[in-house]
Amino acid sequence: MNPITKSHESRQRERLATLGASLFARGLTTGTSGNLSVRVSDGWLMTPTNVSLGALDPERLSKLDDNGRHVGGDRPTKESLLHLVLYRQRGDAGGVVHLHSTYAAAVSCMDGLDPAECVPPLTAYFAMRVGRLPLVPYHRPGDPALATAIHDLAARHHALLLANHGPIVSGTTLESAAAAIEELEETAKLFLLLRGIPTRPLSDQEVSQLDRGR
Ligand SMILES: O=C(O)[C@@H](O)C(=O)COP(=O)(O)O
Ligand SMILES: [Zn+2]
Repeated sequence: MNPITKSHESRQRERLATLGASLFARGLTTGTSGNLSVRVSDGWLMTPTNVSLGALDPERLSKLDDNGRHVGGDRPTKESLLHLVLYRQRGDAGGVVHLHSTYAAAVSCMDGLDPAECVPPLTAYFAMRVGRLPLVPYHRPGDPALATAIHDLAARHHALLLANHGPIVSGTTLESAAAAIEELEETAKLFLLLRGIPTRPLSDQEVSQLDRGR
């Protein structure tokens, strides 16, 4: 590996570990739940399975090559296929974040959600950062069928809510994926706070006038 590639990969390793520590410190992930990945020049770095995102060792992150084969570091997250589908379906994706953040996970367990838009566009920032949020039918974590289930949706949405599980979001960078999943969590909290209170989400026209930066 040439030194430029190596220093880029080293920076990506640091960014992944720093983000994990920040998410953990703020209670957005607990125990060993959640997983992160970032694109590097010759593949991806992913969090290993069964580790706390609060204590990631940059040197032990899992490395997958361009074909999705595990080529270095500890055994990758059981959701590696899910991450790979997001990267393959979204050509501009540079990072993916999956969490069991409390409010989004709570919404993912609710009955009677609209599967095409399970959290309405309550605020402009949600509409800009997250967009329309579909609900993916329940599959056990790590089940390859989950990757199949998101395949078509991922081409149209960078943020998905996995039923009875939690959100997964891709972004052009790791940091933009994190910003979007944090906004999703805050809006899931609003959605639950507003239950039973007459609420006016943004109209389609209001949403269409917004900038959709990722
Ligand atoms: O919910 C699960 O089991 C996974 O989706 C998860 O969040 C943690 O699994 P690993 O990344 O394999 O530790
Ligand atoms: Zn999970």
